[in-house]
Amino acid sequence: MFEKPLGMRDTLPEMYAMKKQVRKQLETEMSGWGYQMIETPTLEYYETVGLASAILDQQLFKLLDQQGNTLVLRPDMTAPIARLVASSMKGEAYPLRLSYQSTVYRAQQHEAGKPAEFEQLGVELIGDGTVSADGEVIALMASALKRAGLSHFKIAIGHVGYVNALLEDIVGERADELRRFLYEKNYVGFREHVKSLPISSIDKGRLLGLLKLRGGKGTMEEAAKLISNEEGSKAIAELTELWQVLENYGIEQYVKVDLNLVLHMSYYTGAVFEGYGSNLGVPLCSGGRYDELLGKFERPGQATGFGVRLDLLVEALGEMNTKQKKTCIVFSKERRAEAFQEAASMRAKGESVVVQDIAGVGDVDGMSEQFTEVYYFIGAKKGDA
Ligand SMILES: N[C@@H](Cc1c[nH]c[nH+]1)C(=O)O
Repeated sequence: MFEKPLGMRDTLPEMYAMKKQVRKQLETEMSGWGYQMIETPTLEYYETVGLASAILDQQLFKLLDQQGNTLVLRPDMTAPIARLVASSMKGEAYPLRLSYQSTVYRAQQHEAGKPAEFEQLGVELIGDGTVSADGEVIALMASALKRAGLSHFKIAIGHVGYVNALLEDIVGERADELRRFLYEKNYVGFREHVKSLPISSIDKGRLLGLLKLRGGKGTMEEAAKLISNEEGSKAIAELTELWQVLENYGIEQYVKVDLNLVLHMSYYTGAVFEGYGSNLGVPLCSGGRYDELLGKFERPGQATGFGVRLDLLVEALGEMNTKQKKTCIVFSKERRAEAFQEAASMRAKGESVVVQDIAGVGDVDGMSEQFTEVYYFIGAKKGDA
């Protein structure tokens, strides 16, 4: 009857409590690694941040301001942070380590149960082009997931430079179509498309070989067999070093290489990654290197970062024990002052206490069921309850 716009969700008390608990763990981990929280506005100009976000135009919520400018609801935090670093934080030296906890908006075309508004927590490491920086954000992401209580997860690591080098070497400008199949994880479609291409059977074999480039450290050697140009070799060297960095962090057991990985944001330029919980088919966090984005805001800088979807992480964690003791003091006006005093002293000890005038309740039994403990301050004198 009272429907919400497509993709909009309410958060009920239990979910709110779970989100709060998980958010706190993620924030604590990110600040433990020296990342500083920032906030940016919900609305940005379409012409600058909107376009830089590099997401499909139809996924943007657009509106007009009083001056006739087109605004967007931010579809992610990476482009707003690039704008911020290039303007208000212009004077601060690179590398910068920033973190955020914000709602982002992505319009949905159909009712597919996907939210159009969701909370992301993440970090951006800006002004550092080293593989150590890629390793740092991946290791931080793994630590944050662990701290939130997720014990079984995998992080798939790919490289945009490798995929581009291979596809463009073989099909040139038509690489986009193949990239789209990879982005959609439609490997059957990819295979069919490759078969239909007017290219040599050796090249078809190389393209199909890409689909097999998944696994551990050895994947990089297999990858080197398919492409030998400069861009491809550079990507493989970076991934090899990245694997070593992750070994140094001692987290290689959480990581696998997946050279089919193509993410939804088109600003990525290097190593990219996605994290999965064991019981969820969709990635609950992702990120990667974007070395060109800051240049669009006239403060060039190499950068990498990630975002965790709070709703999906909470889902992956499943049932959580967020049940708090819930106390209610029911009073009648004769003992009102006493009830208030008792509530104040319990609250001072950290308890959460509801005080309820008995005259305001129709169904006393129904109300009491909502609480773990109910005290009655009713009747003329103390001790009557
Ligand atoms: N902003 C990206 C995640 C990311 C942060 N930094 C780099 N990538 C997203 O919403 O998917």
